[in-house]
Amino acid sequence: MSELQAFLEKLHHTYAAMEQGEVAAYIPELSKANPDWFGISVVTTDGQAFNVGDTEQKFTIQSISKLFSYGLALEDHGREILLKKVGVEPTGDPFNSMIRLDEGSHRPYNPMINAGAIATTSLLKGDGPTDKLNRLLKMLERYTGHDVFIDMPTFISERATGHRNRAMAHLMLNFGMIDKDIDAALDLYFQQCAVMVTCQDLATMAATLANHGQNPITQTRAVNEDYVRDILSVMYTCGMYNRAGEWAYRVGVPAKSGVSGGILAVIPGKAGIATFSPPIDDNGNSVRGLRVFEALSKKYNLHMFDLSMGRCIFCI
Ligand SMILES: NC(=O)CC[C@H](N)C(=O)O
Repeated sequence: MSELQAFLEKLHHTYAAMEQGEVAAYIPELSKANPDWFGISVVTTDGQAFNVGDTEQKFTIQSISKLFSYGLALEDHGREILLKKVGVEPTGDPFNSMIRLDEGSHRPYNPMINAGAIATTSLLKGDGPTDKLNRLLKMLERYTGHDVFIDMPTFISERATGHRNRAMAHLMLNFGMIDKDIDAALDLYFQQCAVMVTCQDLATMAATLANHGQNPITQTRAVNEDYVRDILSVMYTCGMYNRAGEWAYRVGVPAKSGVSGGILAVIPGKAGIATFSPPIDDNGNSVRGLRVFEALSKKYNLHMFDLSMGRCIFCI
């Protein structure tokens, strides 16, 4: 067994016993998740895969979808035009915060908070709602390397109860920050959040970004290479919401979390890493996931500003 596989198994064994955190319940369908589900996956840019635990369990991608739709919006509009519509400033606020929308600014702060993600999704090109959804799904399939599907119960559950997101869309419409067809934008946003993935998929998707936008297993290009650094920059500063600063300090790699319990991180040029465990903390980040990433970063010197690369298993 490789040293990495053995270390992943040790981490899995250690943190499986943790009992902190709660499974998200504000989207009713998410509350059905088993709090014991726990997986860790690593995919390297040369196509090796390491898995331990529930890495084939399907779950809805939720907020992790935001970074991929941001990539598609960059391809659709280019960096400078998109920047005029959605900023890249971290807020330090919760993912579902409305506070800064009420300042009457002309764009949401960043594409990783819900407001910015809804605005980003509303900008995706396509000939009507079906074409937009198909473009979004095809884009995600280039990252996963296989067909992806929407979990209808989760989509319907969030569409029926997502009043806060709906309120945000109305507030943004009021300030002229998004176009008037907000129901279509919200539907597409709820659909992208309800796409089913596994922990292995998330690691492959992260490895695709680590590999300059090309899937290291299928060799398919998922996103224009020019935009990978934009995606990674906003992940680094905004991907973990009001934990983004502490994450950058302790773990030191671009990452994104979702309320269903997934976290993915990109080690540029080297690997994608993902964890899946549904209990989350008050910031909406998976409790076991945070611990696993801290331990991995420490053991393999993954922090971007750690110059003592000696022990890094991903550095040949
Ligand atoms: N942080 C998340 O994963 C939130 C996504 C969820 N669909 C929402 O909009 O509330």
